[in-house]
Amino acid sequence: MRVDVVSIFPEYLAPLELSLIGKARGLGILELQVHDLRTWTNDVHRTVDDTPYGGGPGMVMRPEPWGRALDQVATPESTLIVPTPAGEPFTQRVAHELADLPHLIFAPGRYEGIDQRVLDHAATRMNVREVSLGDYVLFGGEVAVLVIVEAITRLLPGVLGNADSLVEESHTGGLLEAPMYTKPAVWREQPVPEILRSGDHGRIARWRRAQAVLRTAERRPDLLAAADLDKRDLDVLNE
Ligand SMILES: N#Cc1c(-c2ccc3ccn(Cc4cccnc4)c3c2)n[nH]c1N
Repeated sequence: MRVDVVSIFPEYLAPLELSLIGKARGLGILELQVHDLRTWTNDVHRTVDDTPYGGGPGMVMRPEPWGRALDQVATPESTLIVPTPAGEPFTQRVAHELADLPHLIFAPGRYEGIDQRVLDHAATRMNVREVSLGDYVLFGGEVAVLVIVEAITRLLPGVLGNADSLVEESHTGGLLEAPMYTKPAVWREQPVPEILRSGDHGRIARWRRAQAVLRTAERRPDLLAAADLDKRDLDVLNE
């Protein structure tokens, strides 16, 4: 997978060099390049924003630099990802969809956002997806790019040493993950649930599933409707 990020704060994306994302890049699983939007300005002040038509507070990002940037970076197999408070919710399902694509271009805006014509023109030549991290407002889209790139990179084959990690984690199969424990067996007079030390893998799997169902029902009942619950799960909920 190739990822290009165009931002007026390229240094904000430095964490993408670290840890597993850095490993994925080192293994050639992920190609990533960050670009400074001001590269595509053509005035002495390297202007990227202007006042909004129709009035209102703040500034809007001008279309010309973005248009020139996308002219250079985009290919016929690109998908443009635009973080915005007005976007579709970014979920694990969306992460899986994006992880299957060959080339993502991220356009994290600042100010009050990017001139809509940039997205509309891009949509004439590539897929465009406007996504939101959640129902709160950030200063700009760079934080969202960090989150989205990490969520996608974890899903790329070869990045997580143990692919089983993806099977049991939260939001896989639509449920939150069960509580996790490690040594010591007792910590501050709190024991690890006995079943997890029983060695009975079938009972352990059933206990974890039950915990996941109960935790999801308690914290995220909205997820239950879409979860693939079986009769045992329903019995757990009705206990
Ligand atoms: N993804 C995502 C987001 C953003 C977000 C993403 C990009 C930009 C570009 C500018 N702003 C500030 C801004 C302020 C007010 C109105 N519109 C935009 C952004 C906020 N906020 N919250 C999310 N979940």
